[in-house]
Amino acid sequence: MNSSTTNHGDLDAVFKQKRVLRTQLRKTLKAMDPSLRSQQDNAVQDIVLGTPWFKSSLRLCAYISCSALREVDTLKLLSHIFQHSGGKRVYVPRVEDKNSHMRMLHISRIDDLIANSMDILEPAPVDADGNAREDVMQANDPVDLFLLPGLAFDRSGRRLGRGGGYYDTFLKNYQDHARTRNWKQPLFVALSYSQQILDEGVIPVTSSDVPVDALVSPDGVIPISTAALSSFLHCFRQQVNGVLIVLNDVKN
Ligand SMILES: Nc1nc2c(c(=O)[nH]1)N(C=O)[C@@H](CNc1ccc(C(=O)N[C@@H](CCC(=O)O)C(=O)O)cc1)CN2
Ligand SMILES: Nc1ncnc2c1ncn2[C@@H]1O[C@H](COP(=O)(O)OP(=O)(O)OP(=O)(O)O)[C@@H](O)[C@H]1O
Repeated sequence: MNSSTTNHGDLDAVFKQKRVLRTQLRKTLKAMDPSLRSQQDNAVQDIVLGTPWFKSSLRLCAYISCSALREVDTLKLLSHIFQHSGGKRVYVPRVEDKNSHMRMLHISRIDDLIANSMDILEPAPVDADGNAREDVMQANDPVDLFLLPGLAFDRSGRRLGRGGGYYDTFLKNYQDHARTRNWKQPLFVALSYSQQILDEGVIPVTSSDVPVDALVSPDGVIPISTAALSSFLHCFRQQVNGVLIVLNDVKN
């Protein structure tokens, strides 16, 4: 899916295009009407709550939305998990250093979070009792769902992040980790305002960019990979027994 960029000149050009696009998206997000934004926040989170992959997920990694960055809110989702879904384990990002190194640590309540130097809420490495929080890379069981932030996305699964490379590095490591343990690969789902879904071909990518399996916007779910579609098909099958549904344009 990613066009493979080999020489330095090409790479520099792609990073420059990404910077230009980021500036454009930041402007678009700043210009959004706050009440429309909050409607979209609620719509996206309600849709996520109803998806088969969210309902069935046992362990998930989610970002903690930052309103200054105009990210789709995740706090309603997280509160929902902590109040109603006792069974789910949640891991959230903690930036460790500037070398694109981030860990995902277990939290069990919103109060486990404190603001970092970038004003993003994140967990301290140890909990209130002084015990080290579980790092998802040390967990005995697989994460089934990642809820991802980003500045822009497209329908073929391209994702433009904030330029730190934190998520691409982490997601690639987690895929390798799951492969080594013969675990099912997790589903990568990005949360997006309508304005952040761009036409195909506009988002430049390198071979390090990890594609997403699905997008959730206020208009609904956009499944991209067969993995993202199959859980929906499973639900369909239970409802429309015997009717064959042929879906085109689904990418692996
Ligand atoms: N909520 C959230 N948490 C996250 C991320 C994220 O994108 N969102 N990250 C994902 O990597 C990591 C942190 N990386 C970050 C990278 C840049 C900025 C940031 O403030 N960017 C400013 C511009 C800074 C600049 O001048 O270059 C911006 O985008 O407006 C924040 C977090 C881990 N935690
Ligand atoms: N001109 C360049 N040449 C080589 N590497 C670069 C260049 N510009 C940025 N990088 C590196 O590429 C990485 C960022 O890549 P990318 O633009 O794909 O991040 P992103 O996908 O927006 O961020 P994230 O994955 O955290 O959401 C960073 O580690 C950065 O240091």
